[in-house]
Order: sequence, then structure tokens, then C-alpha cells
Amino acid sequence: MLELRNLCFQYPDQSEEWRFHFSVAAGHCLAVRGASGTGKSTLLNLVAGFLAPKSGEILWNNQAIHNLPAWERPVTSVFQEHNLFEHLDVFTNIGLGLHPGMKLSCEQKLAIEQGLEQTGLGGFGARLPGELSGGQRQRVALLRAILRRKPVLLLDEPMTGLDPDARAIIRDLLLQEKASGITLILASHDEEDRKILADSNWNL
Ligand SMILES: Nc1ncnc2c1ncn2[C@@H]1O[C@H](COP(=O)(O)OP(=O)(O)OP(=O)(O)O)[C@@H](O)[C@H]1O
Repeated sequence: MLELRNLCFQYPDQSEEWRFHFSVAAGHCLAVRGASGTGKSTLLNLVAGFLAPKSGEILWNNQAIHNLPAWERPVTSVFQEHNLFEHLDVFTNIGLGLHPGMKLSCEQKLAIEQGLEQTGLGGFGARLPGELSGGQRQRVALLRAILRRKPVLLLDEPMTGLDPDARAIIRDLLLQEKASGITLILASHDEEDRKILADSNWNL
């Protein structure tokens, strides 16, 4: 279970203060709702470890994780800026998420190939990100996050720019992740996505 206990955050020199207090069970999805600028990305950045809280705790299975650096947390994220390496092909972009030196097992290589097929990107492994559409880049970023197999997946508007077919593929993928026990936090403006994926909501 992921738990935020009285987590308090404020940007330096800003008056607004956020307070988060909720829990999400393993295999469940919490949707974060709120208008633009209300703090959805801020919340995800706190859980990911890219921002430090003023006070409060983040726990994973009752162990405090808020003092751990981002790379040691049981968390992976897909943010709006896809953060793909532009000079590396799709396969390498995904592979580097699994092993920073690209020392991949046969199973991992197979999982990347299968993931590409499953997300409609079969045969795209050798392309550079600049040779993909926005929606295709989004799928690569999602696949990279999913294949890292971290217990918590943070998603900031993961469906933005996807056509209905790609959207359905990604929704199915995320439902599969939930069914396999992955915990999701989803920031999304889209009510249908939230309806299909979320088990609970946090309103900002
Ligand atoms: N680094 C920062 N320093 C100061 N203020 C910031 C910083 N980043 C974001 N903010 C402010 O914090 C508030 C929340 O921003 P955040 O990006 O979390 O909103 P959001 O709900 O994700 O918005 P959107 O839906 O538009 O992505 C906004 O008012 C924003 O201007």
C-alpha cells in the first residue's frame, strides 16, 4: 500500500501550501482531479522524489520512502514531457530504463519486442524519437516505465495526444498492470479515462 500521511509542500517564495493525506492499495488506481495549475504534477513529483516535502511522510508497505532519492523509490513515472533520448533509437530508449548499461537479459529483450508489438509499435525499435508522432512517443515512454516493473506507476496525462485506438491500447495496458498488482496514480483531465481506470479519486 502507498500512503501519504499529512504530506505538506510549498514552493520557495510561494504562499500556496499543499497537504496530501491518502492511501492507495496495491493493484488500485487513484485518480488526481483538478483544474490546470491546482497541483497534480506537484503531487506526482513529490511521490517520485523530484520535490522534497516540508513535513509529513510517504510510506510504501509501511516503510518510509520520502527520504530516499528518486532512483531508490519503488516508483516510476511517465510525465508530460516524454523525456526520451533523441539521439537513441526506440529499443535503446526503453532498454536503458531496464538497465543503465543496456546489459539486457533475453527475457528483457523479448519483453521490449512484445511490448512494442502490443502497443502498435512493432517494427519501430530502430527508429529515433524524432521519427515518431507525439502519440507514438507517448507509447514508448509508457512502455519504458511499465517494463521497469516498479510497484508504483505515476502517470501525468498519459493519454494526451493519443487517437482513440492508441488510447484503448494504453488503457488495456494499464488495466493489465493494475491486475498484476501495480499501483497507479493518474493525473488526468479525461473523465472517461478516470472512470475506466480509477478505483478512487483525490480532488485538488
Ligand atoms: N518550480 C515551481 N516553482 C514555483 N511554482 C511552481 C513550480 N512548479 C509549479 N508551480 C506552481 O504550482 C502550481 C501547481 O502546478 P502543477 O504543475 O502541479 O499543476 P497541475 O495541476 O499539474 O497543472 P496542469 O494540469 O496544467 O499540468 C501552479 O500554480 C504552478 O504555477
